[in-house]
Amino acid sequence: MRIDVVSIFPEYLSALDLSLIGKAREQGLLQLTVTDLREFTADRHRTVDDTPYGGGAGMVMKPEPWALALDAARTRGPAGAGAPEQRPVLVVPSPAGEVFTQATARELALREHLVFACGRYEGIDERVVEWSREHFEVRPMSLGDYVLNGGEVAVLAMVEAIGRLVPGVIGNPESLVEESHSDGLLEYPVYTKPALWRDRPVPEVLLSGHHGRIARWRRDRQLQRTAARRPDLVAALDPAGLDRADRDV
Ligand SMILES: Nc1cc(-c2ccc3ccn(Cc4ccc(CN5CCCC5)cc4)c3c2)n[nH]1
Repeated sequence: MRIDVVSIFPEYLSALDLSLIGKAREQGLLQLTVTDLREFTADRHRTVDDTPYGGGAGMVMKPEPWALALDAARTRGPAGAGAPEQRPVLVVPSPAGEVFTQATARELALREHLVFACGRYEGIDERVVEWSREHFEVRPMSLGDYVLNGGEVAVLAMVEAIGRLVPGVIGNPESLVEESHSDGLLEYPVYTKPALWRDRPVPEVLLSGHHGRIARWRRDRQLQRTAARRPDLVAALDPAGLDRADRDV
């Protein structure tokens, strides 16, 4: 998978050089580039913003540098010789986007080429989104219902959530199976040594070695946690995915 990120703060994305994503890049599982939008300006001051038409506070990002930067990212794409060129996905972080979920991460982890446009100021001139539809599948994307100062933090989160689903990136794919949201529920609590810590024991069942009971206990904890913290997820559950014992929790 190829990932291209465009930002006026490329150093913000240096966290992607570290840990699992960094190793995946070294192993060639992910080709990730970060480009400074200012490389695509033509004036002496490398101007990327201007005042908003219609008035209002703040500044808006000019369209031309973005069009040049996105075209460069697109044509840098993974089109190998004769490879069927899927249209790249252009993810545009925005408070007004669809909400990014684990399902979105799973969907985007299957794509060949992702381009992320990190806006700043009050956002990017809307005509860039419209212009981009000719060559990209454009996806305005929100991390959640709160306002950040720009797209970089959202891109760090999305690249991590997507990257870890790319085969080979996570050493043990087993750990992807039972994690939160993989089955529509929150995850169960985890424990490790010591068995007694500051007068607090580990739940007895986890020391029993009885795998059936342990699985049941974990599933019960998932259902209780989800009901307590995320009633919205319970409402969205597919009843067919619940067994009789689930209904007794
Ligand atoms: N999930 C999530 C994503 C973001 C996010 C993503 C990209 C950018 C680029 C700039 N900003 C700051 C920012 C500040 C104020 C407004 C609201 N203004 C009101 C009138 C016009 C706009 C919008 C945008 C971002 C924020 N925030 N939260």
